[in-house]
Amino acid sequence: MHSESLAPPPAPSIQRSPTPQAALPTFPLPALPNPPSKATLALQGLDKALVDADIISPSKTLHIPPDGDVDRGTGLSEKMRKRLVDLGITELFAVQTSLLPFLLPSDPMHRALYQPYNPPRDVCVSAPTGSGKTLAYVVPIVEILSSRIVTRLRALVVLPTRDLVMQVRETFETISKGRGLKIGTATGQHSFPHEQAQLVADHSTSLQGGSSKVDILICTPGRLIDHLKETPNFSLQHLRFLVVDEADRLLAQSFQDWLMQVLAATRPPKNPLKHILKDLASTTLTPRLETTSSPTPDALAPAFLHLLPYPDVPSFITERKAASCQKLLFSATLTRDPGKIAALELRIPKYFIVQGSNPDEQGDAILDVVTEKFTMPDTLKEHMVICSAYEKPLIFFHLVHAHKITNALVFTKSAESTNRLVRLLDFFQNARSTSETSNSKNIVVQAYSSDLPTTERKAVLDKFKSQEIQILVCSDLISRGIDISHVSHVISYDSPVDMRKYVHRVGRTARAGRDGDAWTLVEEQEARHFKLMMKDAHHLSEVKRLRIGEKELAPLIPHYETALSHLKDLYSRS
Ligand SMILES: Nc1ncnc2c1ncn2[C@@H]1O[C@H](COP(=O)(O)OP(=O)(O)OP(=O)(O)O)[C@@H](O)[C@H]1O
Repeated sequence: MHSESLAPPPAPSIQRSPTPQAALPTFPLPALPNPPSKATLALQGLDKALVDADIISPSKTLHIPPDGDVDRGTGLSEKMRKRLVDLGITELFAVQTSLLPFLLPSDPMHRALYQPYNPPRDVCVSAPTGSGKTLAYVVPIVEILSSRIVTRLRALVVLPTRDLVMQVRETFETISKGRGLKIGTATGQHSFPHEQAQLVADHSTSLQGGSSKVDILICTPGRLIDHLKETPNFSLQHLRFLVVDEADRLLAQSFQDWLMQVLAATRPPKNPLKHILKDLASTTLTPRLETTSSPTPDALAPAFLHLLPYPDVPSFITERKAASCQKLLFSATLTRDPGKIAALELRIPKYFIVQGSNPDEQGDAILDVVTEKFTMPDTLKEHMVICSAYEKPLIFFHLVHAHKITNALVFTKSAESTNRLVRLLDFFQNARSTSETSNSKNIVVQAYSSDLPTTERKAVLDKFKSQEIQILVCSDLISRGIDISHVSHVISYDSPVDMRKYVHRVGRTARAGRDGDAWTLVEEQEARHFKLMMKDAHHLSEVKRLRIGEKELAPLIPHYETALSHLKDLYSRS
């Protein structure tokens, strides 16, 4: 045997790596990072004032201890507590529980009329309709101003309409009874000289500190500016409070200009010499330096003292003095966009927001704040009825009669639409009552529109308040602020064009904890817009759809057809 053949076969050559094989290190699988919480996202880039907002649960209340009992945090004087209890107000509503202690701190220094070295913080309040925002400013103003010795214009309340001015005046008069405060209004309802005589005591002498017959002035912006420009000695330098109620309405573009002028009048002028020379040159006023050799010592507000024609008196206090005016903004739909209220030049603003979210979920609450999710009264029930344009009046008559509605506000899109609906309802009721089969009573319906003269408008509103008129049909003229406690239903005959209008309209019912129903009639072609508007406001699920069958409407059709033909005749004649 060949020796070579006995040799073992060569081992197959194995390609070995130079180093022994080691286990590969394992890395964690890629994973998405945890998303930031809703709260963290909501807080990003948010204005600090909103982050620090006081979010108040709508159900929070605080008992007002009667006269003689220990006060547990309302900050109210015994006199005020007695007055409120006499008026049947025994507990503070949510917005009042937070705002009153803030505006009425126990430290008397912070209640002072003038705080030139440490002026008070400004305040923005957003709370649902009918939640008691008016008393939340009326009560502290009355409390603080009651300490005054001389009458000066110390509180200015600006509102968008005359009707609201009258309403707020009544509230001030009721609350301040017996406290010696003088209250005035300026709305243009009376002649300008008459108003001037009501507001300013001394017209002939030029007074640097102004002269006022009132402590509190409630007004509309237009007339306020007229007085600022043309009423001698009308001064805002002593203002302790500037209230802008329905603030988002008053900050709308068309109103902006009034604000600049009012703010300028509350601030001391930067260049006193220019100011004095301007006054001396003024032809409307007698030059003050000739007639008053030295102004009355308390005539000027502390922040304006540098206007005195005295040489600088050396003083240890070199700190700058500021006006003591505290701005208070209120609305059920207050904008949460600080850019929009920047024009007000707020001083370290404090926000108070009455918000319906779960108080444990702070993130959600802040989100609701940022996304302007407005809170509705708990006691409000909301419905929409989607219908054709032909059916709309018919459905309206059905709702009114089937539900025997006797205290309703009905909103239309214009004065013209208001008048037409009232006529049609009148014709419909006449047609129905002349028919032998019907025995239901007619309802008293009245139009309330800008076409009516002011005195007549007031009379109509008074009759509605006393329930002589049962259904008041109006445009958005009275959709804001008006407080009529017995309104059980709000019907939007023409659906509102934006969410803010919707909130204010439906808020005329379900006020101060009472029940209320809101029905919105939506024409088929508007349904998409209306639903989208509700969805964007996270409110669609709250507005239930109400369906009314043909069977229910059928008996009304003959009277409706008669009413339509009468209306056609009327319009063709005119
Ligand atoms: N603490 C209270 N106790 C009982 N009633 C109150 C209290 N506070 C306010 N009210 C009443 O509640 C009603 C609604 O108040 P108010 O008109 O101030 O609402 P609002 O918040 O200003 O609403 P809107 O945003 O519609 O103007 C008023 O009739 C008022 O007298």
